[in-house]
Amino acid sequence: MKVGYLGPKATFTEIAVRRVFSGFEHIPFQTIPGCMDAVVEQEVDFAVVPLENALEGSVNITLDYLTQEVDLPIIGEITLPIKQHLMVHPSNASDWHQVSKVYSHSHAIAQCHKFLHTQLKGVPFESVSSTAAAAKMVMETPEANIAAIANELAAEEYGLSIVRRNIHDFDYNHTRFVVLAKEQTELKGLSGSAHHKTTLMVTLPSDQAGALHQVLSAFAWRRINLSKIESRPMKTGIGNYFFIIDLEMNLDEVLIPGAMAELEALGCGVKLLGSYPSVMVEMS
Ligand SMILES: O=C(O)C(=O)C[C@]1(C(=O)O)C=C[C@@H](O)C=C1
Repeated sequence: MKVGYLGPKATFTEIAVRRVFSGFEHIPFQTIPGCMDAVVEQEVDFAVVPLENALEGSVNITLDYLTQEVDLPIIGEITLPIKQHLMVHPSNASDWHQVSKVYSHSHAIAQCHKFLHTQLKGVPFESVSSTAAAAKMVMETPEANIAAIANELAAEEYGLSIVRRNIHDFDYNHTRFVVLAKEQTELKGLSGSAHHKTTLMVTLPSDQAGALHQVLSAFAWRRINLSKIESRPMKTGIGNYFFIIDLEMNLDEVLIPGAMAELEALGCGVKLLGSYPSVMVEMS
């Protein structure tokens, strides 16, 4: 079985994959949409993509592609602690204060803003497709004194020297990754999990006063706990939004179907994006 992830080797996404998919073939893709398309085209059986970071919020490309471009159920969730380090080519290790540019994934740069602002003030930064892509670039360009923000595995994989550890601005830095498949499948690596979630996509009827309030009441009076509600533009006009709602429970036969039917009766569009086990894993 094959699992696709945002590559190259040694991204945080690959670490999440390693924790859950032992015995699978791990295949790197350059982009998040590329990973999802590979599941649609049955090039891989599963894809693991980042969805939300505790400091930076949602990974919009994942949410948008998942809700608007592909029809793949979420079959699992993996939460990983994120530790960001500053790394340079070993030949530049003693001059790291003079780096001319810092490269990383946009989320990683955002997680380290305070560090960059205070320790490398004025040094430009540039986002690339992943933290590991930045590390690889630094390894391939020894003549330039540039740095990457990436994880420990990337430093090992690409032979870089870590010059500052744990440069993320807040200690509690975790990212949620989702596992996608062509159809609902039970994953062995997650089957022991006691924690389950269900994710819905809800569109509101247009111009109806109190519609969001009514949507929330359908969950509230059933005592269904929500862990996240997020609005994203429908890309059809200013002010047109849909909602992604995470419920802290497994899809049952009564409560969630009842809430979904109530929302439909209110004129909402409702789509089940997945009902899945959720696990928290460690960095190593
Ligand atoms: O670039 C990586 O290493 C990734 O796996 C992507 C990603 C993200 O999209 O947020 C994952 C975890 C970290 O929050 C930083 C980057």
